Amino acid sequence: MTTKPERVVLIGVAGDSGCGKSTFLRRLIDLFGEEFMTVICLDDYHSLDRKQRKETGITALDPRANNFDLMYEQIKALKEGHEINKPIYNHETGMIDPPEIVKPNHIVVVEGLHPLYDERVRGLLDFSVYFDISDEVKIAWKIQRDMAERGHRYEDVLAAINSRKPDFQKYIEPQREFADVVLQVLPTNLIKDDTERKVLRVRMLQREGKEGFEPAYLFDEGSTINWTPCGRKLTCSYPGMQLYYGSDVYYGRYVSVLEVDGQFDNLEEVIYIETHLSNTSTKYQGELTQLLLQHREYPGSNNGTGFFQVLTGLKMRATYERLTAKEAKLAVQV
Ligand SMILES: Nc1ncnc2c1ncn2[C@@H]1O[C@H](COP(=O)(O)OP(=O)(O)OP(=O)(O)O)[C@@H](O)[C@H]1O
Ligand SMILES: O=C(CO)[C@H](O)[C@H](O)COP(=O)(O)O
Repeated sequence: MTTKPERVVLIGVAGDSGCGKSTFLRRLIDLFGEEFMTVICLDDYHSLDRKQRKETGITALDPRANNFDLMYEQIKALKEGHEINKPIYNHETGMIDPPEIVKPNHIVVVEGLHPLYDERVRGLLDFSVYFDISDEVKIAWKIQRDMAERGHRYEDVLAAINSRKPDFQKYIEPQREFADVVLQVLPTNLIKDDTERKVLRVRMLQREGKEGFEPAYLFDEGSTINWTPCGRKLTCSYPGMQLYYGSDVYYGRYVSVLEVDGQFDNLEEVIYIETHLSNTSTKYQGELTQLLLQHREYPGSNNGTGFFQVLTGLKMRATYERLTAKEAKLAVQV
């Protein structure tokens, strides 16, 4: 960490394992810089180690396997500018290692299975995102990663996903109600009965009415737009690309919805889409495209997952700048 922060801004990143959280965190580093940002993985608050979970039949997704009191106390302390002695969950051994000291930083990101589960922790967050990956896509990603990179068998990957499902639905998924942004990743509507899951339909649900958060919109705020951008300015091969903007009610609250279905053939041309969006929280026109281009190798850079991850990051940066400016103003007034 560089200098002691006047105001720690706390960001929550929620979702199941293998849903793209690490990729998103790498994109956040582009916006905040490594020095300015500290990531706390909430797996470190598992209170039952792997052996204990196996013996009791309690999964890591179950709140009984996690110490929410300690999570709350330590995240609150960090937000108040104090260092903490954070436990470490060791994924290699499945055991809980001796704790480590974590100092407060300008941005503290709490990521993992439960950042929005406990209402006390939730209340501390300044901005949050939930990664909502549909079963079809989750299975395709997990199978691709675990088979290619970890040598697992197809049946084992599927069995692992299915065994987590009841607790996922009980304890993880309900948190999406509380997120400021929900990124939904769904099968495409552009290919009938698609089973490949290469082309994706991605929706960014942005909470309305949160102080300081101005949802991005396409063309005209408050309207409903279906846009096919393919043509002279955007190259689209089969099956093309479709954008949507409109409003919806999500868990009883208004949200602005942006949707991208399809994939970009030429990443440089994303600027064409960017120029038709407003409230992107960019510092100059083309910044969103530039950020995407910076890591074209990241998974999802050529479709709505990468595009909306960058846009969500920009919203987090805007939150940081707003909160720290307010703090600086207060300091001057005192
Ligand atoms: N947008 C995407 N498009 C295609 N595949 C993706 C995308 N995002 C993630 N994946 C796949 O899922 C894998 C996991 O992604 P990532 O490591 O970002 O997720 P995670 O939520 O941090 O997972 P974990 O908690 O298990 O570490 C990637 O290696 C990749 O195979
Ligand atoms: O859902 C998870 C979050 O990453 C893990 O499954 C959980 O943390 C348990 O880890 P492990 O399987 O290494 O014991």
